[in-house]
This record gives sequence, C-alpha cells and structure tokens, in this order.
Amino acid sequence: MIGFENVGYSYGGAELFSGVSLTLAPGSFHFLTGPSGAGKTTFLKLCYGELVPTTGRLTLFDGEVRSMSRNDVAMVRRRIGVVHQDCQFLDHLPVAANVALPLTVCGREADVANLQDLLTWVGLRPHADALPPSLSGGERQRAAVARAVIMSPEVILADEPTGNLDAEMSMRLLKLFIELNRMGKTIVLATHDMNLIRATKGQVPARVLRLQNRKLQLAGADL
Ligand SMILES: Nc1ncnc2c1ncn2[C@@H]1O[C@H](COP(=O)(O)OP(=O)(O)OP(=O)(O)O)[C@@H](O)[C@H]1O
Repeated sequence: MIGFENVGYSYGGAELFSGVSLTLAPGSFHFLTGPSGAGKTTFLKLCYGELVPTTGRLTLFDGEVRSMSRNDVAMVRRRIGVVHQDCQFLDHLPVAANVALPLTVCGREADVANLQDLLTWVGLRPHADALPPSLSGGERQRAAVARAVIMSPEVILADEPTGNLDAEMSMRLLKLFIELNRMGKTIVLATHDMNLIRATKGQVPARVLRLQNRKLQLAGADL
C-alpha cells in the first residue's frame, strides 16, 4: 500500500533520515514515535505525497511518487485522510460544512444522512451548526478526524492528534482510530504519548515505529 525502499529525506542540509525501508500493509496500525524534530511530520508528508524522497524509492498505491504527475498525486491523496497537527478550519463555515469540505472541493455534495452519522460517530452532532472557534480542543480534533474520513480513505495519517488533549479526551480520540482500524483502515498515528500506545495493547495489533538518530526502527514487539 505504502512502500519505502531505502528512503532518505533532506530539506537541503544534512539528511533528516536515510535508509528507511518499510511497508505499510493494508489494515495495519502503526504508531510513529521519536524525539521532537526527528522527522515524524516529514515522514507523514512523504506518506501522502506532499514531499518526494531525496533518495530511495517510495511507492504509494503501486505508483512510484517520483514518476507521478500532479494529477496522479491528487488521485492518491483522495485515498489518504490526514489529521494535521494544527487542524485548521474555515472559521466562517459551520462544523458540518467544514467536515464536508473535502467532498465540496471535489464538486461533490455530502449525503446528509452520512454526514449526520459521521458527526454522531465523533460526538459532534450537537455542534453541527456551530462555528469552529466555539469548539474545544478535543472537539476540534474530532472534527478533524471526521473531515479526514469523509472521503472513505483507505489510509489515515494523524500527526500528534492528542497533543493538547487531556487523558480522557486522548482515549476518546484513540477509540476512533481503533474503530477505523477495525473497519480495515490503515492507520499511522504520530505521538509522543506512551500512555496512548499502552492503551492500545490488546485492542488492535499495532506496531511502534521509532524515528531516532536519522533511522526508522520498528520498536519492540507487536502490541
Ligand atoms: N520546510 C522545511 N524546511 C526546512 N526544514 C524543515 C522544514 N520542515 C521541517 N524542517 C525541519 O526538519 C526537522 C524535522 O521536522 P519534523 O516537523 O518532521 O519533526 P517532528 O519529529 O514531527 O517534530 P515534532 O515532534 O516537534 O512535531 C526539524 O528540524 C525541522 O525544523
């Protein structure tokens, strides 16, 4: 599904990481950990075609990114939902319209019942008509998850989705990712939060990737 073969990345100076070889299989769940600045966000950007490797081969859904046209990359991105670290919204549009935005920009209309189900699933149905600035941190993150999954992507990438949340809200958010994985979605979740990783134990067969000292390693056994 997503394949790294000896991949390295540099923003122009020294390589941030190199020699990364890894396959993200369909339906797998990976946590991505590592110190601040190790390159977790950069790794995720490679996974959704925002960046192209400096060295090595990166395959997204059987296409090698370096040989993809802009249109190919755009098509691949429709199959990948991203929950960004800072989850930005259009503040003048209600929550429901923000969640439906990925469909709207493709010229499609959200099915009202589906949208309502999705908002109920993330616990935001009562906030459907609210404007994003009125949401709490946890509500914003859940809206970002809903927006990331509205196109039914096969892969969901999340960058520190629980970064500013308390323990209870973090667990609530984790539950959403576990449910998505049980539905067959491939998940990569970047986090510093070891409690989150421990809480997954026994629920889904997740693995932990650690980015450190310019290398990506599979840490420990399966959870
Ligand atoms: N566009 C860019 N141009 C140059 N350097 C960059 C760029 N984006 C990130 N970097 C640098 O690359 C390094 C890795 O950044 P990245 O955001 O991938 O790390 P991270 O592991 O996600 O960090 P954090 O845990 O703090 O979010 C950092 O030193 C950062 O300053």
